Amino acid sequence: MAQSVLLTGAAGRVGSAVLSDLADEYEWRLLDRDPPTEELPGEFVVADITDEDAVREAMVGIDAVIHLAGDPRKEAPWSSVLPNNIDGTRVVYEAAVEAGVDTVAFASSNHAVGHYETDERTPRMYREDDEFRLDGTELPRPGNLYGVSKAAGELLGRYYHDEHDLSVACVRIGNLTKGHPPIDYERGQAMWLSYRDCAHLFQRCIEADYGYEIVYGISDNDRKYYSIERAREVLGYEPQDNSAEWNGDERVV
Ligand SMILES: NC(=O)C1=CN([C@@H]2O[C@H](COP(=O)(O)OP(=O)(O)OC[C@H]3O[C@@H](n4cnc5c(N)ncnc54)[C@H](O)[C@@H]3O)[C@@H](O)[C@H]2O)C=CC1
Ligand SMILES: O=C1O[C@H](COP(=O)(O)O)[C@@H](O)[C@H](O)[C@H]1O
Repeated sequence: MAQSVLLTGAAGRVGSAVLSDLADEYEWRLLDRDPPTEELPGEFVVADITDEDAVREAMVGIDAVIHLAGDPRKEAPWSSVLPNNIDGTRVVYEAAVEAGVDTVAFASSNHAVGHYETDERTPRMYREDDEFRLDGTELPRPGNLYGVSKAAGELLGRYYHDEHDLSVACVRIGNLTKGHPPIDYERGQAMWLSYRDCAHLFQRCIEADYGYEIVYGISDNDRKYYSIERAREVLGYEPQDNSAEWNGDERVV
C-alpha cells in the first residue's frame, strides 16, 4: 500500500483534482516547475522533470508516483512535447526504478487515440445508443503531436515495466472538467471525468496490484466511446458520476 506519494505537475488542474480528495490520505511530495499559488499538503519541490538530479532527489523514500507534469495542450509543438512530455517522462520512470518505487501512474490522454474518431464514426460514436468502444487494447492512433507524446509515455512505461518490473498504469484521461460536464460539447460529455472520479481513479492506480495497464479515465457516462471495464476489473475503479445526470450546469438526477 502506498504511503509516500510523489505527485508531479501538482500545481495543475489534474493535480488539484487529486489533492482535493486525497490530501489527507498520503504523505505527499509535490513537484512542479511552477511554485504553488495556494497552500498544498506536504513538501513542495520546485523543479523541472527534465532535471535528472532534481527528480532523482525527489524520488527518495517514495512508494508510488502519480506523474502528471507535462504540456497538456493538444496543439503543443514538438519543441515542447519532446522535452516536457517524452524526455521528462523517461526521467521520471528512470528515477522511479533507481529509487525502488513500486508503481507509477501516468497521465496519458484521449489524444493518444484521437484518430479513431473518423469522419464515418463521428458524431454518432459520441451518442448513448452507439456501441463503438475503445478498451485500451487497441494500438495508439494519436490525433496530434501531443497525442504522439502521450503514446510515447505509455510505451516508455511498457519498457520500464518489462525491463525493470515497475508497475505502470497509463490513464488515458478524457475531459476533466470541474463541477459539471462540458456544456454543448457531445464529445466532451462522452469523455467527461469528474474531479472526484479522477481522484478515486488515481488512488486505485497507486493501491491496486497489477503489472502494466492502459485504462480510460472517464466517469460512468451514459454516452461513452471508451470502455471503463478494465479500470473496474483490474483497479477496482467505481466511478460515481455520469454526464447524463446533468443539464448544462444543473444536476437533474
Ligand atoms: N485536464 C485534462 O482534461 C487532461 C489532462 N491530461 C494530462 O494530465 C496532465 C496534467 O494536465 P493538467 O493538470 O490539465 O495540465 P496543467 O497545465 O493544469 O498542469 C500541468 C502541470 O505540469 C507542470 N509542468 C509542465 N511541464 C513541466 C516540467 N517540464 N517540469 C515540471 N512541471 C511541469 C505545469 O507547471 C503545470 O502545473 C498532463 O500530462 C496532461 O497531458 C490528459 C488528458 C486530459
Ligand atoms: O489531453 C487533453 O484532453 C482534454 C480534453 O480534450 P479536448 O479535445 O476535449 O479539449 C483537454 O481539455 C486537455 O487540455 C488535454 O490535456
